[in-house]
Amino acid sequence: MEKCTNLAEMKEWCRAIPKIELHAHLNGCIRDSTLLELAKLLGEKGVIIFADVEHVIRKCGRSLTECFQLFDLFHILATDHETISRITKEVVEDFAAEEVVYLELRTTPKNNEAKGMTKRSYMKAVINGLRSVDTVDASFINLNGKTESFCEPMQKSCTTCMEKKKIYVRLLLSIDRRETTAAAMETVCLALEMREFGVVGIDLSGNPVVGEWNTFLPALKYAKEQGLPVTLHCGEVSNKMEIQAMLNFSPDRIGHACFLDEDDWEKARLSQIPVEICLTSNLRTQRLSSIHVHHFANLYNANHPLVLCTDDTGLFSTSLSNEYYLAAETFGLDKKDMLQLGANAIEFVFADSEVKKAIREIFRAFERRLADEFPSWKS
Ligand SMILES: CNc1ncnc2c1ncn2[C@@H]1O[C@H](COP(=O)(O)O)[C@@H](O)[C@H]1O
Ligand SMILES: [Zn+2]
Repeated sequence: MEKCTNLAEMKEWCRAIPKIELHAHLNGCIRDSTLLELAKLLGEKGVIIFADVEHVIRKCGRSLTECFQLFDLFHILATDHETISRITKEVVEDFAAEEVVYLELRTTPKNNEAKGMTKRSYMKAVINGLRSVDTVDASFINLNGKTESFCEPMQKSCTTCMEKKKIYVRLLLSIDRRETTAAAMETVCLALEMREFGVVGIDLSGNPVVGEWNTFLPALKYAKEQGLPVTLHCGEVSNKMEIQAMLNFSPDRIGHACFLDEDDWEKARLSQIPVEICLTSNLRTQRLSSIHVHHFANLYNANHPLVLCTDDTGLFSTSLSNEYYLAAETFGLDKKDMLQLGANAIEFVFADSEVKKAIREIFRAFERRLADEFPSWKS
């Protein structure tokens, strides 16, 4: 692979090309400024001590354990429905701002009696957040197999809409590894019920050293039986038995896959299971000796299906453009490679074929523009 000589140009390229985000956790993507504002408010109410929290939010380079401590704090800061709607809106707008044209946003529906919150009302707040997006044109509802947006792209007559960035948003409901079998089943049933609101799949996430695979298996099997795609955080830590059980389950995608042995990779290769790669997240939490030893290179060279993702833009102070740039710079990929890498991900999205077709067209239109402006691009 040839190294790109002009890094600044590559950085700009990674920002400008259309991108697909398939692994982003809502509460991990909250803006720091929003977290600090929420913390200040709770500090004034005496619920938390702001100075302590400020230090935690501003800290860089966290271990995996510290990340999960921080998630507990995020969940204290973002507990009411209004805040959930607000952060959903902001996260969608942030992704759209950096040319993400399709976002599969995942979140864990939560019960919180004190706030009068149920998993269903939590998800309603997320949907309200999507509805309130106004600085970009977000298309998220899936009605009778047809994609609807509030300002359909999409509509050539609407000039305001034509000027706004377009982003397709679909949702994955996450099962937290701390949950019981019944709670996991409740999430799957809710996901099935909410398919018409753009819920397209199930994710298993949470602290990888907590919980047992067998606890979640009944709910995950049920999702599969009902035709709801499943992605699993797999091998984020070393756990041979669980990794094998997860691969035997044949999920539709896996996230991270940092601790797979050769025989596990053989299985993943045979089933061509797409891998969601989160470089910065792995670098920060796995204490890799260097990014150069990341399994991205082996997978990429073997042509294994993969997609670059952020995991938690807020927690890790990253963006999808940044992840693309990191991959390009570290592994010596060129502009065409990066555009192709992004376009490959269309095949791994959980949305229906209509949406895939629309995203394919966005990539084609981008390439057409390039070919017009730079005739040498095609060669
Ligand atoms: C760092 N790597 C990771 N590994 C595993 N799970 C992770 C994660 N990053 C995030 N989450 C999961 O996503 C939740 C936050 O978003 P939501 O409240 O669902 O929107 C975390 O509590 C955790 O369960
Ligand atoms: Zn994750």
